[in-house]
Amino acid sequence: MLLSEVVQTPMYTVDLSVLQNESERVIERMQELSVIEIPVLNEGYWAGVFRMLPQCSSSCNDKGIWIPDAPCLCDQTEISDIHIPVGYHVIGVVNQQNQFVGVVHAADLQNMIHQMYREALERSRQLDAIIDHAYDGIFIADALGYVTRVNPSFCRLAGVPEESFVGVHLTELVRNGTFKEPSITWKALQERREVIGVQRYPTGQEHLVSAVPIINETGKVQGVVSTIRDMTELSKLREELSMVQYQSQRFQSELSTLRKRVLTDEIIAISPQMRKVMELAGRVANFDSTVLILGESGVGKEVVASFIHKSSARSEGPFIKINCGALPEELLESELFGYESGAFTGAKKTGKIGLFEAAEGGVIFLDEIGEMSPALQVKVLRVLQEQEFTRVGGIDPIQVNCRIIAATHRNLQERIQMGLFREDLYYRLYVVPIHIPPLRERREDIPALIQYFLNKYNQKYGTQKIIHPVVIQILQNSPWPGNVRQLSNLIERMVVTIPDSLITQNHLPHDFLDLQNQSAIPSANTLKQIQNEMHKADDFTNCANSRGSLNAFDEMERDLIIQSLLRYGSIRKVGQALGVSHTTVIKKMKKYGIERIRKV
Ligand SMILES: Nc1ncnc2c1ncn2[C@@H]1O[C@H](COP(=O)(O)OP(=O)(O)OP(=O)(O)O)[C@@H](O)[C@H]1O
Repeated sequence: MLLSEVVQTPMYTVDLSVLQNESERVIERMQELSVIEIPVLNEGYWAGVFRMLPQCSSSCNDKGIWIPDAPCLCDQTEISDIHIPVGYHVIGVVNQQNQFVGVVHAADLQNMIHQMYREALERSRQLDAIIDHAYDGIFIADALGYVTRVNPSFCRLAGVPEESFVGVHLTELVRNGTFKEPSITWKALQERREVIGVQRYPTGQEHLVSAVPIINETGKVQGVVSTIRDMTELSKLREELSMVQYQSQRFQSELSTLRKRVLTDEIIAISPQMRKVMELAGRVANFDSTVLILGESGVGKEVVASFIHKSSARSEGPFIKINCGALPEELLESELFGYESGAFTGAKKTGKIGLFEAAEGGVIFLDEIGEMSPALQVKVLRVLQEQEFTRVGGIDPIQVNCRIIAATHRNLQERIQMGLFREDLYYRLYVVPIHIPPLRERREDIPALIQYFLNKYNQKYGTQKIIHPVVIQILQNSPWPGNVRQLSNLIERMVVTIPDSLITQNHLPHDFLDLQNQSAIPSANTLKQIQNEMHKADDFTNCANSRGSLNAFDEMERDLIIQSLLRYGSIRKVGQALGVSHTTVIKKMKKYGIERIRKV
């Protein structure tokens, strides 16, 4: 604070000539005002102080003393810089042109300085507390480059005690090896500007330093205050942040993939069980691990396998599906691994690449792996372990980069017990198992599946069928041994066979209702047998790439032939029962691949 801010107009001033000629009158006036010192001016300039003597009385002749060299201060003086002159009550104040502007009383000045001192002390205590408790390191150097203060955080970060810094010159800290060059604080001092940089230590530690020079109002650098933060912690935080960002991006993309798939109605997953399956499938999609999908026939194993492929980094690569249970061993081997020219009679001259090679960069889906022969299992195991195989009739190993997803409706552990499945292959496949529960255990999915298939087949056949809620209720309570595939087939069949727009309870096919009541089926074993046969037929036709052309009528016809064959045992009897010639039965069996099944 400047003196000009506290200067007062005196109650009384006297001109030097008046004092010299009329001192009696001056004394009287001073007595009236009860002041013992007054400023004496000479034509407006400070001339000194006239002081009334203590023993002064009306009888006394020598009543006062003029002190020409009494103290006088410039009004631009900082109050905190003033040394109060002893023995004076009144101190004159002049401006920079030396003209008198007023007075300050010594006692007021003293109080003011005390007050300022107390405030400064309090501020200094607060500042000490801030500096000492700051999380960041603080390092202060004076204008000459000597360290004046460091806080405990700085000593902790540097691993060096306070004594090693305070009083030491910044250049010395570099010379004695405490800092590695350059000293950021020294740079800020020399360049008179804020410098942010990394201060390195011989220990390998690195601190991020922000050094700010303190420049006063006259433009003079008074020192440098540097704040220090440990880079190792920063790097850790940065790593954590990028990890969190990465995870959040991954979750976002997983979520959007899942949403896309589920919301585009390609996969219905309403039940908690099916949602769990899809979540797991989405998660494993990002890793190249082997996946084994387990579940009854028709639950959606292929759907999930294809979802994993589409959601993975291999989505641009091929998705090759092969049903291992639908082909005889030799055929399956040459399909999977390919063959060299002349490998066997009937082989192409040029040889043929196998599905493993065709799946390069993508995914191979080995459906019904439980049906694969032990000899082929060895070859698949080699692919899993060494990512290589040899073609049939070949000797050179071929490297392959494809992800394997396998599926089965079998209990593989039981098959291991029976000696039909290799335990080592089982454990190689069982890296990430995904169990898809049968439809009867996740009935919440049924209404949505019905709607999905209804839309799908309405679109396919250009119809606008709707289903009565009672039918939905009946279907929701059905056992669905054939799972989602059976439901899909039933909806397709009803869409194409029922002439009315509204599908009611009365439209439900008899065989479906029979299956419901289990009355049409002589025993549970026979039912299973029929289903197995139907399933095999599916596999065969699928393999022969004809499944796509099967419509609901075809399915019905095929089922009828299979059931009749099981019931009557011979083609002739089937022909008689169905009222067609036995050659028609043979033709139909050929069409649906039933002939092959009987041979298997
Ligand atoms: N959650 C689902 N949402 C929509 N359609 C589904 C769903 N699950 C299965 N499907 C449909 O049901 C049919 C059978 O599914 P999929 O072929 O994937 O079963 P699977 O378990 O692989 O059968 P299999 O063991 O006989 O090979 C397919 O038409 C498929 O599109």
